[in-house]
Formats: sequence, C-alpha cells, structure tokens
Amino acid sequence: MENKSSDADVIYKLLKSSRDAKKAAYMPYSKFPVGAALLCADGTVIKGCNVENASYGLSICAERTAIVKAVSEGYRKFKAIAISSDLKNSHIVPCGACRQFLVEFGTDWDVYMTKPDLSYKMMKTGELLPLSFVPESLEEERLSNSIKG
Ligand SMILES: O=c1ccn([C@H]2C[C@H](O)[C@@H](CO)O2)c(=O)[nH]1
Ligand SMILES: [Zn+2]
Repeated sequence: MENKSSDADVIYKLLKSSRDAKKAAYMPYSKFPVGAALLCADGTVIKGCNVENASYGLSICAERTAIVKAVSEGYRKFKAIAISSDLKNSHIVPCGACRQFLVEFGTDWDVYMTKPDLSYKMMKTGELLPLSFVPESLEEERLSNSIKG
C-alpha cells in the first residue's frame, strides 16, 4: 500500500497548521491573531504567529516569524506558505514587509491566503510583489558598477 500523501492532502494539512499556529499568537495590542505555516522543500512544516511588543513598531508578523524560524533551522527552500486569521469575510493577505521577506526566497512559490473555513486564494510570491527587489538585484548592481569601473 502506497503511503505517500497527495499534494492536495499536504496543502490541506498546511492550511490546518496555519489555523492551529494562530492559537499561539501574542497580540495584546491589536487583538488580531494571525498564524502561518511554511512548507519546506523536504516536506517539513514550520509554524509562526504574530508576536507584538509594547513598542508597537517592533511587532513581527506570523509570516516573518515562520520564515525566521525556518531559516535559523537551516531551511531555505520553500514550496508554500499558508496564512490564517479570524476574518470571516476576507482572505488574510500578507503585509508589504512580509511580501518582501517572501520574495527573498524566490518569486515562484505559493501563498495560500485563507479564511477560517479554510477556503483560500492562492497567489505566487512574485505576483504579490511585482517588480520586487531580490537577491539578484544586488548582483546586477555590482556587475554594472564593475563595468563602470
Ligand atoms: O498578514 C498579516 C497581517 C497582520 N499581521 C499581524 C501584525 C499585527 O500583529 C496584527 C495587526 O496588524 O496582525 C500578521 O501577522 N500577518
Ligand atoms: Zn507582515
């Protein structure tokens, strides 16, 4: 008997993990819990939640928490991220800072923006941040500087 989960099973589990991750949200100021679940290339799932601070501007979103946790554990290749909030009538979308954090690791992986019933909208990281400034952008800059002498 084959014991391999289908892609649809993996994504369904990822959506549920992001909803589960929301339970740990530390959001005493906004009272707006967000959870994220990041699917790494090897199938590992890493969760994240928003973590706020009395110095409001230091608050970190669920998506960036998940990315920072993953990278600090040695993961850099990602297939998808799912995001969950309590908003019933709209899909939660990543903020601008998180979109920039996501494209750092590629412009062609999947962002699942959910509602609490796990219905979702999916867009590619690069679609969420067109004309993005990415690691290659720095290389081109260095190259043109070296040509200029
Ligand atoms: O996609 C989002 C949008 C918002 N937040 C957090 C930031 C802040 O803690 C709270 C309200 O903006 O929700 C996230 O974690 N992810
Ligand atoms: Zn964000």
